[in-house]
Amino acid sequence: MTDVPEPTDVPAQAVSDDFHVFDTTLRDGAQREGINLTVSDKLTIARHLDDFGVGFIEGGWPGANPRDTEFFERARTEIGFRHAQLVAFGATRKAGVRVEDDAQVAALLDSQAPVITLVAKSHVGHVELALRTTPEENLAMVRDTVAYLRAQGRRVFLDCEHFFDGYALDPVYAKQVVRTASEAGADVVVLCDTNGGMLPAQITAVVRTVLADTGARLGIHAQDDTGCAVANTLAAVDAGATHVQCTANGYGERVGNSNLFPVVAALELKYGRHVLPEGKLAETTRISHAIAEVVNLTPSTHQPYVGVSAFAHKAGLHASAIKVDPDLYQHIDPALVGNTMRMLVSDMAGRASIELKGKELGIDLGGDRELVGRVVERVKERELAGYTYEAADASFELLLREEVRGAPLRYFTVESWRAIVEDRPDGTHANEATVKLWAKGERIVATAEGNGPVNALDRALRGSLERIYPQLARLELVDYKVRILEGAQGTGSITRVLVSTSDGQGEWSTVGVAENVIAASWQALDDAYAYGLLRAGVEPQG
Ligand SMILES: CC(=O)SCCNC(=O)CCNC(=O)[C@H](O)C(C)(C)COP(=O)(O)OP(=O)(O)OC[C@H]1O[C@@H](n2cnc3c(N)ncnc32)[C@H](O)[C@@H]1OP(=O)(O)O
Ligand SMILES: CC(=O)C(=O)O
Repeated sequence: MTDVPEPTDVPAQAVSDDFHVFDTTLRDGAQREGINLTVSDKLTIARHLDDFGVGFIEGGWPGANPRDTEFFERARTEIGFRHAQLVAFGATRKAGVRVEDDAQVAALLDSQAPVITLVAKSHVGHVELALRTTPEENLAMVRDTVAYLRAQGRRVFLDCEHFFDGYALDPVYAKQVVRTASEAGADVVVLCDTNGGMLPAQITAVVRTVLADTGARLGIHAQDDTGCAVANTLAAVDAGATHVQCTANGYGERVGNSNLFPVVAALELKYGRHVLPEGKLAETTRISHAIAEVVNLTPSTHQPYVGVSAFAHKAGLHASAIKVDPDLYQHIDPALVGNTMRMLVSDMAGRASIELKGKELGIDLGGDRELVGRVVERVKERELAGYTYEAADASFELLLREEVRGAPLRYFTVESWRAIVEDRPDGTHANEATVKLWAKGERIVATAEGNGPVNALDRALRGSLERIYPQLARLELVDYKVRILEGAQGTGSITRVLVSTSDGQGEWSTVGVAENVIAASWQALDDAYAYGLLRAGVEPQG
């Protein structure tokens, strides 16, 4: 079950009607392969989106499935919307059916959503092939349904499916659909690039012409099949669209939809158009990650504005300029969208990268060029041997602190360790490890079993140290990754192991490299424990 967020303490603010940020994560976003939302997930996401300050939240298609129907029932009573209006999605009436008799249109009204988005055909080919009706009947379906819902007191937006492809084939008919909807009372007619095949210049040209020829208020719904959904959305805004349909993190049918976060950030920061309530832009990263958590997808590290790598700098030359002024290699201040700048340490680092990383870690390098140069050299040598410090922040910090101290930073000295895997006739395995080490002047020998040799080693190491360092009881190994670095050498390859460890308050990563996977794992565990003790404020022995 997912946590339900409390609204943050920004007072409720009416969102201006001049420009609409319309979110369809709960409808089009839910059409992404791999997303399967419960009603409670949908309510949680709706609260996040409302908290963020979008103007409209399309909650789903009432009547299409019991989940969406229940969502509207519960959203009405369980969410006190502070910024957004709830929108129900559905199709125009069926061909040859009176709108009053159309069960699907009735379900839209039953949802009690104040706003309804209707999907309609605007491509003659689709009218004939998919709807199996005439262009005239399709116009009547649009007219009747919009007018009927308006007469029932609902605000109506009309999504023109396949608009741009339809316009290329028959612009007169495509525009007729726009006019019909607008004249029947649709507040916004949304031009949809349903197949996502358009490029920005095409969008700008068509939106500009349709706006001039129809005078209707236009919106844009762009799928991302050319990787241009965000650019296409902004191109439509350039041409006069005042309603953008997007989804959180770009979730959506096939490869996805226009991503809400870069669209909103661009509108606020590049266009100077205030589309969010005061103070909310700085919540962009938090909201993006919170929604990824609810849909159970790892947030994309490279997503513009909100990814953890969006302001991560690896190249030494970049770092040397950033040291003078971060704006030299960043298009915005990351804090504006709630993100942070990070320095990555790797074999592409130079002195400036190390100095900035030291600063980030709160380690005073005192402008010592020789020390910093030594760290750069050590990092480059170790990376050549297979270590990776950009993915193992804690191993790098240990290395840096050791150079600053001029001595190893250790809490125990290992005499030896061994791990045994016993293959049994019944196909099962027994894993046992023994660790012999010295800590605080005491020689300790500990043996443990585990569900694998690394687990046995981890348990033996922990077992040997916990009495002396009770702080280790809080540590938990949360991730373990192995990568073979020299594939051509088969089982003789070099192995890199990355371990992530948590103490319940934070998480850190350490690295080990060896020909033997167990030896690489041991190094990563050794660093993980040393770093855990350092974090706990324990004085090193060595
Ligand atoms: C571009 C988009 O992403 S639009 C959103 C699409 N989302 C979804 O389809 C998800 C939810 N859909 C569903 O659960 C189902 O498809 C339902 C409940 C809507 C309809 O299910 P069914 O009644 O079994 O019909 P089915 O899905 O096979 O076909 C869709 C029907 O709607 C008709 N239709 C399609 N678009 C429209 C439209 N704009 N206006 C009116 N009717 C339409 C089709 O012609 C077809 O009619 P038919 O049943 O007479 O052949
Ligand atoms: C309406 C919609 O989702 C589309 O045309 O892509």
